[in-house]
Amino acid sequence: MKRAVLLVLDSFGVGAADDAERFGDQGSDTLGHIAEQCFKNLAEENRHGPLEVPHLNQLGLGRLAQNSRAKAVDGLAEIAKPSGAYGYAKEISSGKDTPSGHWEIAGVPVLFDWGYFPDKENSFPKELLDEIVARAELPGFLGNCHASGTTIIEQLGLEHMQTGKPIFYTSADSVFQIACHEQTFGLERLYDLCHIVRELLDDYNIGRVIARPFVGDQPENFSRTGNRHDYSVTPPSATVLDKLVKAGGSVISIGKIADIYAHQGITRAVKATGLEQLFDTTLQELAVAGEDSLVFTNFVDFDSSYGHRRDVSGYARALEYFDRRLPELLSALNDDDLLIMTADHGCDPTWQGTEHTREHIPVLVYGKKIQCVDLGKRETFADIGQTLADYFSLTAMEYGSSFWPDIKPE
Ligand SMILES: O=P(O)(O)O[C@H]1O[C@H](CO)[C@@H](O)[C@H]1O
Ligand SMILES: [Mn+2]
Ligand SMILES: [Mn+2]
Repeated sequence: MKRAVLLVLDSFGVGAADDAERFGDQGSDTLGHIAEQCFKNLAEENRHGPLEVPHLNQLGLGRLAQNSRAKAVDGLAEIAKPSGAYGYAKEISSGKDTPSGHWEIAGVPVLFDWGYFPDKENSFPKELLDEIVARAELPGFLGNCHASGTTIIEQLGLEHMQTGKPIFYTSADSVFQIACHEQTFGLERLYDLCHIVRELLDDYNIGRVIARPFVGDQPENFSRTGNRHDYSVTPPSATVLDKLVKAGGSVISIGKIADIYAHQGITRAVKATGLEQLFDTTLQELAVAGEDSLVFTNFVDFDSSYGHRRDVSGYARALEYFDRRLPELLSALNDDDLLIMTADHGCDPTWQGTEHTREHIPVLVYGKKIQCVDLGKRETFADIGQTLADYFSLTAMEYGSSFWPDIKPE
């Protein structure tokens, strides 16, 4: 029986990519810088000392990161014989955003340029805003700028509650984000508004509209909820998910995955919020997953709660939590199951600004019978999709080269 588990630790980069300079990200290194801060006792909020990720390290995390960044990672013990196959991959998609990263992982890189709203202030075109206000019958809007999502609700949340005007903001990504209060504005109304904006944005080639609901009654206690929703355009061609489903297999999405692929190639979408629930749900779904199924989870918190928030201790705690739970997953795998852990881009919490960073991603593979080889540098994230296509005996993807021949049991 063939089953695979694909876990995306959202934003868990392992060192600047060759083309990082194009993004202003030369020298960025999500894992490396977190480990460095921990090692220097500079990431001490609710945790202490060197980064503790022994299980990931045993599979080959330290090895692959050392290969990616040409330097050992502080505090990670040297492992003579890793228990997994390990490599790192570079991105060929034009952007460093979540859909590009995920689609490329699934074999479909984004080789065209997304539309963006580059202006930091007055970011959205007036005709677009007028159309949204008219179509959604709004009293107006707030924001209309580049912003960090937590900062902007602190600044404009009260005014939003008083006036009923939604908060519109964007970032260096191809996104139109809408923050509204779950009670005073209403969650369903926010989703309806996002649908309207999604339709209007297709002409602008914008990747995602994102609903950012929040709760609380004053800036000090405003907090975003798990009811976030991403409205993505569909991938430009069939991903390995589509192929697997078409061939009679199943793809079980956990967390944000279904939204990221615009619900294409998904058999069932299971909602889960927070690292603990995402992990629990992954285990539950694995326990009942049948033949030819892919259990596919996105752990968004690394990115949204810690990377973008530039919270090094928080990111380290999240990695340590994930690592503590990893043995449960390893022991839940059947003899022939394949586990792949990876990321979709970087988001170095020590980096300037609040945006993603152009980095290599880890490719960490485990299976009870696989060969624990060094997979080296992979020329595209699509090697993962191609490997899954190969593993499930699907027709080959257009991009990527399969590493299944290198790791398959002898
Ligand atoms: O600051 P927040 O709202 O978390 O926004 C971040 O989340 C968006 C989607 O991943 C990114 O474009 C980035 O701007
Ligand atoms: Mn992401
Ligand atoms: Mn992000």
